[in-house]
Amino acid sequence: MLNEQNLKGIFVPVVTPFLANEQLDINSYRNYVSSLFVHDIQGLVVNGTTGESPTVTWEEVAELVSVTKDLMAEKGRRLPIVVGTGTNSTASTVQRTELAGHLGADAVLVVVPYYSRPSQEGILEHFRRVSQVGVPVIAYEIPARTGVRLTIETTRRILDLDGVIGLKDSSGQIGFSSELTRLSAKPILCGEDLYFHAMLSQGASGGMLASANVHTRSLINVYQLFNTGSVTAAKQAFDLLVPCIQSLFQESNPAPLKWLLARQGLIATDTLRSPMSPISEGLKLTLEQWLPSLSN
Ligand SMILES: O=C(O)C1=N[C@H](C(=O)O)C[C@H](O)C1
Repeated sequence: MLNEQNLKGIFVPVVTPFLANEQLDINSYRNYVSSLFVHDIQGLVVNGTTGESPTVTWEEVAELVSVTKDLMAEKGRRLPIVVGTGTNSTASTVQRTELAGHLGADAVLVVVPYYSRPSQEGILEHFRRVSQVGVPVIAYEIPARTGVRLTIETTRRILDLDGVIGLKDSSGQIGFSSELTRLSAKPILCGEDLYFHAMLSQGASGGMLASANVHTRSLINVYQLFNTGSVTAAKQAFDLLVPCIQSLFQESNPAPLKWLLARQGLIATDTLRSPMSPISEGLKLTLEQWLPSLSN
């Protein structure tokens, strides 16, 4: 199980590979996830934003978690598995969290309820109920996707809940992380790739980064340099990655990432489930130039 102490380092939110007909591609998933096992990562996130959670059914999530666990057993590599269970309904999030617990999830990633634009009290109540399930909860703030923004006070109260072990902060507001690391002892993970070094400097304990799929070794290196006090070297190492990370988010994640993974042969196709669509020809040309520098 994950807890407040071991929620640190680099977590990889994995993509959900699809065949050209948009069916789940388990062969690709096995091949690609196994390739991550060689790295000193802290865990995998199944059914995160990068895993296209809006279009993956719960039955498919269960299959992906079960395949991940089988692979780990086969390869003798045990990594914590975080499962995305957040929806915009409290009842269904609670139910998915219970099911994730039965599947053996080490924690769940619960996004701030999107679309309905609930009040801060409503959001707090959502997390209060999910936190009572008994599976460690990582709250996930990503206002650009949810349409609602957590206040510092609400976030502090969410972090105060027993059962909530930390926050993944994709707010893109450095001041937000900085204030939270001052107000709460619970870990804050960076979920805004371009601010990884900046957020470490503000007290973040690691990152859950889509770019860690292709810059795995390099981002672990940045984290380790920072952690051992080589802050400037960490910044220099991170700065080298910035142009590629910018390209990865030039069009909606995970479309550029899937294209790169397919181009590397790690997944069979770059297919996304509609309404997500393939990247532009122009971005393909840009991404092509980063291929030699990838460290996965
Ligand atoms: O899948 C995730 O978790 C992440 N989602 C963010 C997004 O797509 O906006 C980015 C972050 O790197 C990880």
